[in-house]
Amino acid sequence: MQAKIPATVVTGFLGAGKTTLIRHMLENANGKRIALIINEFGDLGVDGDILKGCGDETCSEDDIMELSNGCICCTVADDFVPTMEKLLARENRPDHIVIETSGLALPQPLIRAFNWPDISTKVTVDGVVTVVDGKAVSEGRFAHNVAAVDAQRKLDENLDHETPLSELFEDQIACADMIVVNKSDLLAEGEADALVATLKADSRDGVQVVRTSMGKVPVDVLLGQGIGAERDLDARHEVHHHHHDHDDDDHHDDHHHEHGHDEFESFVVTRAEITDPKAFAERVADIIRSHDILRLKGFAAVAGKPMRLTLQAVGPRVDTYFDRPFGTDPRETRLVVIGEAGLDRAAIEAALQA
Ligand SMILES: Nc1nc2c(ncn2[C@@H]2O[C@H](COP(=O)(O)OP(=O)(O)OP(=O)(O)O)[C@@H](O)[C@H]2O)c(=O)[nH]1
Repeated sequence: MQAKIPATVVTGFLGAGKTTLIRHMLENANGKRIALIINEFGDLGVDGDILKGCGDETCSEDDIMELSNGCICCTVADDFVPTMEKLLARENRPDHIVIETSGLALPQPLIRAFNWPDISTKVTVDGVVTVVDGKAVSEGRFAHNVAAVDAQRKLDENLDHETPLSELFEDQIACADMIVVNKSDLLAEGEADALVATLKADSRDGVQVVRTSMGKVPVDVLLGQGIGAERDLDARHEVHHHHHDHDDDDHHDDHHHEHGHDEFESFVVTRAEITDPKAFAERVADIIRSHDILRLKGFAAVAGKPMRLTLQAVGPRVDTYFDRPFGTDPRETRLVVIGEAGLDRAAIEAALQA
């Protein structure tokens, strides 16, 4: 059986910057074949046209499909499932599927749709990315143009027109595996920090909150979260508050970013053999938490083992497995660390090498 194709759901209100983020992703896909499904919601096909104009070979027009009806929970069988089936029947299967949806309907029904019999064996929800308009949210408006969002909502009779945007926003946050605070260029540094802290406190444990402008989140950060959200729906029903301990809070105050947090960096840390894979993975998880590392991947040499131990971490979830013998490669531990600009490289190196 072929491996399941990962699908990332991108949600967020009109104008938050979803299209900008997706376009940046397509233009920097590093050869990954990404198929797009766009839930237009009476949006006159604008997003589709913008993305089709991308012209890059990684985003050919054929890879873009549109869902014509707004409310996915009402149209799973006659719109969503056939669209997915068409995509999956292709000879040239995509490496990844990205679904852009307006933040007006609950994201949960869309994710539930991935449990549909013929879909669940072929596709899995890699993660839910919620794009927020940092400026609008920090001003309590939630969308740049509230009237436009309301007008969009009125176009779809399946949507309830009464729920305040603040509640729809809470649902988007409760469902997110990653929250992208976009338009950070319009926020003062203190405002951005405060918003990120609030969103972290309001989201589930382990949810990554990144800030950017013009959706410039690297593909390696955005895709490949490996969550399997369709099997984890119960966790997404309501907001569970959790409290950061003081160390965490101090840590946030310690951030000094010159670039308004809209840049990312990565570096490689090497070290000698490790002795205990389990203890090492736990330490890596601690380091990830205390330094807000977004991704960490690579392999380790384990004393007495001929095979390489592969490590892959998305946030504090660390996966390890032995993949292949070192062969003629040097027996060293080599880890790529990815995070927002301003990582404390020296401290991370020292901690990983300890
Ligand atoms: N200042 C600023 N403007 C941004 C940023 N990201 C996007 N924009 C602008 O915000 C507007 C909306 O961006 P889109 O990417 O179309 O937003 P969307 O969420 O896809 O909205 P719809 O596709 O219309 O639902 C566009 O004019 C973008 O150029 C940002 O980081 N900073």
